[in-house]
Amino acid sequence: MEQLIEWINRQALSTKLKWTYLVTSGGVMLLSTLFLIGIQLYFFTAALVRQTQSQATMAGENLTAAMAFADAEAAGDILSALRVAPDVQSAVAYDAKGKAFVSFVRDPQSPPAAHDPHVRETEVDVRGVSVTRRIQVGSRLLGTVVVRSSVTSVYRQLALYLALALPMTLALLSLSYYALSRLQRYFTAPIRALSAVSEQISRQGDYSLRAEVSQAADIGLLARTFNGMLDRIQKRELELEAEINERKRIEVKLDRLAHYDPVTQLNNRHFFNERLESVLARARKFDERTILMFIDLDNFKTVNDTLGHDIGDELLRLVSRRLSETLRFGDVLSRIGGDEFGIILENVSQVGVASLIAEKCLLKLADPIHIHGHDIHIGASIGISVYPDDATDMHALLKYADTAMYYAKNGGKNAWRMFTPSMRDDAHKRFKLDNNLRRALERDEFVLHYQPQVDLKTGDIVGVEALIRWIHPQLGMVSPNDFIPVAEDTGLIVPIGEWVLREACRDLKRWHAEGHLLRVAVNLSGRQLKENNLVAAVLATLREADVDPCWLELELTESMLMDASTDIVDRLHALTDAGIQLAIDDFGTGYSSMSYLKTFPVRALKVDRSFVRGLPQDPEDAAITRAIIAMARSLRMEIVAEGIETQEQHDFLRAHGCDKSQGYLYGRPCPAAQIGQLLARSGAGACAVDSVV
Ligand SMILES: Nc1nc2c(ncn2[C@@H]2O[C@H](COP(=O)(O)O[C@H]3[C@@H](O)[C@H](n4cnc5c(=O)[nH]c(N)nc54)O[C@@H]3COP(=O)(O)O)[C@@H](O)[C@H]2O)c(=O)[nH]1
Repeated sequence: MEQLIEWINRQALSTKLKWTYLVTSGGVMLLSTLFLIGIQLYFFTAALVRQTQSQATMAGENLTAAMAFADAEAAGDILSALRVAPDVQSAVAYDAKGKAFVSFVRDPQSPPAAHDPHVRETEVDVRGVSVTRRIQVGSRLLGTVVVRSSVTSVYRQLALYLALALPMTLALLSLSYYALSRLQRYFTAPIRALSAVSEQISRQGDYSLRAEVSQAADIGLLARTFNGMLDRIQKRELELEAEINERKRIEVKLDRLAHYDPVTQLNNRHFFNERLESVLARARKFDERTILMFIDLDNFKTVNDTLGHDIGDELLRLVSRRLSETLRFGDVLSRIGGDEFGIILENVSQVGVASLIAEKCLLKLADPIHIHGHDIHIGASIGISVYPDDATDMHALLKYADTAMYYAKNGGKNAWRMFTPSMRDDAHKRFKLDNNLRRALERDEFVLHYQPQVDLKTGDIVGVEALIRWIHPQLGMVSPNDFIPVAEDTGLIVPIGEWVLREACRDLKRWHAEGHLLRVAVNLSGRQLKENNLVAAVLATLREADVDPCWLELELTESMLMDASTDIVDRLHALTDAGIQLAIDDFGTGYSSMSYLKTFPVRALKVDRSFVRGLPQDPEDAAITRAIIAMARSLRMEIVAEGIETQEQHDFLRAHGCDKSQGYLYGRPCPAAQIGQLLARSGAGACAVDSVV
């Protein structure tokens, strides 16, 4: 049953309708046929009963005489006359005692049933009709006659009727089925058209299609509603499409913003890192070598500060163009920071390729870049790390390339460096130092040493250079060469520098108070020079210590001046205007161009000890030293020589007109107390060289 219901549910509506019609009309026809058969059966049987009754009545009346005279022959003839009635099967005459007197039997094979005096006069069963009649004269009963007719003729007539009615019914059913199919196809055509449109829409996704609106009220309404629904879907579809397009446009824009640098049109750091990750995954799979390069432009900030951001941006664009010209198709170049670029060289056979590309990049950037009438010289510091030689982890490779770049920059800029494990150790050391440095100031671990500066004409100590020392509780004395660069990188040099100046001014004040009028030289770092409040802070410290600015000399390096912005130039002028002297430290090691000497209010040059070391024998050192002294003279600058360790060096410098000297020959850097003793021994404002050495 369930299967039947399932099968019905699966059928199309038209099939269901057809079957419903067939079953109902077939059922109705069957019922009406059965009804008619029933009626026929009733009437035929009634006719048979009436006929048998009249035959029995007639036989009973005719038998009266024969029975009265017990004439069996005459009685037999009377009953045999019933043979002409085809339905009569048998007729039996019984005497008054119920004993068969005579009988007529059409078929000897089926004899009549025994006489039952209790049966009713007329008895009907499925096989026939039995009618019993009394034979009497007056009130005297002579016997009974029982006539039995067969219903076969009734059945035959019914069969004939059925034989005619059934084919007729089937023919009618088939005809109506055919007509119904045609009509149903005609009636359901709009529904089929509707479903064809919806099928086409679902197949093609074309919501502009519409169903034809039929004249029929119900189907027409359905088609109109369907079309109305399509109107709304199409409208929504168009809105959705517009929405999706807008979203896609925004996504593309966001993706561009997330992966591209708008200034140079190169990929940005985000893209670079993603790309590096996939390149390294490939390199790992195919056992390939990958080279990672970090490029940091030298002096870009100066260009940006002095010439403006528009020129800075244009410079970045031209630099990126030059860098991409050095690369092959497939190499990755990205701008990963303000003035930082990253390069990924994939599937490199030899590490040597890295240096080759680095050289090419430096060479490309060596030519000045012309922007709006300016010739800009921009160099770069390049750090290189190699997968898998240096590291297999992406973050380590990035860090190592950065470390190598830092070494290239610190090593004098415009250079490339490959990462080496010692750099990692250094970096680790720097990290440790950085952590400890932060606490060193609070824990009072710094001390200030002073190195005497001697007047070469008189031999008197006329000044001291303040040199910081860090007494680390575990590491002992840490050289400023180790911690000053870390302090500069982290910015800690600013509070450390303020501490140095405060200490130096305090000691100077004491020496002055003791009658030793000397000048103190304090080293200034590049980071301090960039501080906006540098001038105010220095003057405040001098005021607090009650020291006249003319007793303070601030030592700067050439590189600091080369990078100087107009703000820095103004700051330096403000310092000298206040009376402070400026000296160029390590003079001669930095830059070939001396033009900056005209721009800055510098009063003294300190000849670097690398030139002093070879004096007086080395002719080149001697020539350079003489040239520096001569130049300083002509510029009316004071000249101080550093690193004097021998009497010969002292004599050479004195003979060639150097003003002041500083070096181990006169004294190593020592605590303020020892300088105090040294000054006290001299007895006056200065002490003679002889007493120092
Ligand atoms: N910004 C700051 N920099 C500072 C400060 N204190 C020191 N420094 C800088 O650290 C560098 C190393 O200094 P240091 O180890 O103190 O070395 C100084 C002298 O000891 C050394 N010197 C002096 N005479 C000689 C000599 O005859 N031979 C020789 N081999 N070395 C000698 O030179 C260093 C002083 O150099 P300079 O400053 O260039 O005059 C050094 O660069 C310091 O500048 C600070 O407080 N702030």
